[in-house]
Amino acid sequence: MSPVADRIVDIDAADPPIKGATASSLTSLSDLTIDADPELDPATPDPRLATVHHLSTTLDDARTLLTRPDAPAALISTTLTTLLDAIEAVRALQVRPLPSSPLSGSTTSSWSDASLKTPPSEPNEASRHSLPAVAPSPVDSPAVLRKKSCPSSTATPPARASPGGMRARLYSAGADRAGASPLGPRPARGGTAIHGSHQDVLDAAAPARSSPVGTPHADGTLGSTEKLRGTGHAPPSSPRKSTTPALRGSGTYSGSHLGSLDSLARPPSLSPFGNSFMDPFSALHVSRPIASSTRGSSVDAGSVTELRRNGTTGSSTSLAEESRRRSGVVGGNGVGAGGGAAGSTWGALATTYQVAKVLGEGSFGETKLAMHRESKTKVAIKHINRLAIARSASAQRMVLSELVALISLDVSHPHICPLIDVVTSATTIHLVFPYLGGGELFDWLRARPSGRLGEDEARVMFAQLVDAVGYCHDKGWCHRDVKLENVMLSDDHKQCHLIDFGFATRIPEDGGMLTTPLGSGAYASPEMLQKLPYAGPDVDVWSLGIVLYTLICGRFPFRGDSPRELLQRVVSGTVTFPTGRTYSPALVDLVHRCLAVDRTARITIADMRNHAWFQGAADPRKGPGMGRVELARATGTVGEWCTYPGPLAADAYLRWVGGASLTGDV
Ligand SMILES: Nc1ncnc2c1ncn2[C@@H]1O[C@H](COP(=O)(O)OP(=O)(O)OP(=O)(O)O)[C@@H](O)[C@H]1O
Repeated sequence: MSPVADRIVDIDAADPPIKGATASSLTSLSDLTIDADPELDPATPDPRLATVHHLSTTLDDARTLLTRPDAPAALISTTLTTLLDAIEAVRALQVRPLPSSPLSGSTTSSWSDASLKTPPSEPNEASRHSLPAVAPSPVDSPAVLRKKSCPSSTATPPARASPGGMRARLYSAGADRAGASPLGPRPARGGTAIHGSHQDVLDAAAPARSSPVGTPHADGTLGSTEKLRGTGHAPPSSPRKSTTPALRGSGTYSGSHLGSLDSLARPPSLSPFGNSFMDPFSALHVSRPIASSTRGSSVDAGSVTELRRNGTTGSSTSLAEESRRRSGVVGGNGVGAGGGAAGSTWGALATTYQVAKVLGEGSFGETKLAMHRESKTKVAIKHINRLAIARSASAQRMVLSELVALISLDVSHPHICPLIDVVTSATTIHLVFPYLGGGELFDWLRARPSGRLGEDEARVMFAQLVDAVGYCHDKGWCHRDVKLENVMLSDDHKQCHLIDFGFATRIPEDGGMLTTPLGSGAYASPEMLQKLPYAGPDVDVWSLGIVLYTLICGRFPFRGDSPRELLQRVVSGTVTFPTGRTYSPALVDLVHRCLAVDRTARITIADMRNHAWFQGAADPRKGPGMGRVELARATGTVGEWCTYPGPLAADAYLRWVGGASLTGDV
C-alpha cells in the first residue's frame, strides 16, 4: 500500500462533503473516495489528487529501486529526476495544512518506563492557538478530498486554478503503525548497494589512508570518523567543510597519534564528501581505493590537508564555482533535466527563502542558513549540486535515499530533523530543514572541558537518539550512519536530532540480509568491517553503543593504526572503560550489550528501552530547553499535519514553528 493510501488528505475540511462525488465519479482515480469540490464536475478527475498520487507512485518506484544494489545508473538518474518533478508538482499545488487538526496519537515509540513517554501537549496548545491564519491559496476552491487508496497514475496534471483558497489537512491514518511501511511492502531482500566499486572498500587488509583526525586515536580520544564507503579518493575540493572547527576530516585508523581533544581540532575539509571514502564523482575522477592512498599511522592536520588535496584531481575549483561556470550544461544523464523549476537558477528558492551564511559543507554542496520569508523562521538549506551528482550514480543514489527516507519518515518524530521542503532548480536541489542552532553533538561534546557527559546527562541525550533510531526501524528503515557528527543539537543543547539519511535503506522484511558495507569507521559494526551480511537494525545498535560509550568516556572504545588493527580490536569483544572514574553497572551492561560482536546476540532497540539504565530516569525528552518546535512535534501535532508528503506542508510547518522565537535576522 502506498503512503497516500495510508493517509487521509482533507482539503479545506470546513466544507461539507458533497455527496455523490465519490470514486465512481472519478474514473481515473477509481479507488479513491473523494468528497469533491462542488464547483468541480463530478465526472472530471480532480487533477490535484492525481498529482499527489503521482508523487506517491514515484516514491514507491524509488523505494523499490533503492532495494536493488545493481540498479543501473540511468535508472537511478531517471528516478531521481522523476521524483523531483513530482515533488515540484505537488509543491505547486500550494496545499497547506489547517491550523487545527483532529490528531491521532503520538507517533513516537513508547518506553517501558512511563516517565520516559512523550511530554504532554499542553504547552503546545497555546502555540497552536497563537497561529496566524493561513492565507488562502490562489490555487483552488474548497473541497474535501478523502483518499482511501491510490490508483495507478502516469501523468502529473497541472494544478487547477480557481478562485478561493485550498487548504489541506494532512494526517496519518495508518502509516505510523509500528512496522508499517509508508511506502508499501518492504523489499524482499538486499540492501542499498551504493556502487559496484564501493563494495570493496572495507577490506581490512588494505592499508589505511592516513589522517590524524580519522577515527579513534590510539589513546581513544575523539578523532573524527571516516565513512566506510566507496573507493576512498577525495573528490574535488572546497576549502570548507564546516564553519566551526571540528573533527570531521578524512579520518583513518591511524592510532599512534596521541592527543587531547583540543589538539585534535577538525581541519577544514577539502572534500565535498568530507570524511567519506565513497566517491560521489566517479565519473569525474579516477577511483583511488584505500589501498592506493597514502599509508602511514599518523600525520598531523596539515599533512592530512595535503593528502586530501593530493587525492583530488588537483582542481581547486569549488563545486559551486564549477556549477556556475557550467550553468546550463547540466542534465547530461537526466538529472539536470526536468524539475518544475528547471531553467531557473535559484529563483524559486529566493521566492520563499532568504539565503544567508554558509553553515557548513556537505558531500554535494554547502548547507546554508536561510530565513523563510513569510514566517521569519530560520531554516538550514542543503544545496545539492546537480552537476556534481549527475556524474555519479552513487551520489544520485545517496540523494535519492535521503529524499525517499525523509519523506517516508515524515516530520513526526521529535528527534529526527525533518525534511520540510524541496526546491529544485536547473543546477541545484535544495533540501530545506529546520535550523538547529546547537551544532553537532560531536563538536559540542568535544568542546566541553571534560570532553564527556555524566551518566544522567548522557541518558537524556542518548534516549532521544535511541528513540529516533527506533522510530526509523519501526518504519522499516535503518540509518546506517549513526554517529555523533550526524546528531544536531537544539540551541540549548538539550534536544538532539538525527540527520543525514544518505545511507538509509529499507530493512528487508522477509528476514533477508543487507550486504553493502557502509558507515563510518569508528562506528562500524564487526559485520560491516568484515563485509558480512547484516539485518540493518543490528548495525545501528552497534553504532548507538559506540555513541553511548563515547558520550560517557569522551573517547572511542576501539582504535587501531589500520583497518586491520581496528577490526582485530572490534572483534575481540573487549570493551574497557577509562580508569579513575566509576560507572554504573547498568551502563556498563548496556554498552556491552550494544557492542556484542555477535550481531544476533546484540541488544535490540526494544530491549534497550527496557534496559535498567533507563529505568526510573526522568523523561529523556523533557528538558528545560524543549521549545515549542519540539513540543509541537513531540506531541504529533505538526508531524501529523505534515506527515505526507513532507515538502508539501512546508509552508504551514514553518508558519507553525515561526513563532518559536526564531525570528532573528539571518
Ligand atoms: N538542520 C541543520 N541546522 C543547522 N546546521 C545543519 C543542519 N543540517 C546540517 N547542518 C550543518 O551543515 C553541514 C553539512 O550538512 P550535512 O551534514 O547534512 O551534509 P552532508 O552532505 O550530509 O554531509 P556528509 O558529508 O557527512 O554526508 C554540517 O556541518 C552540519 O553541521
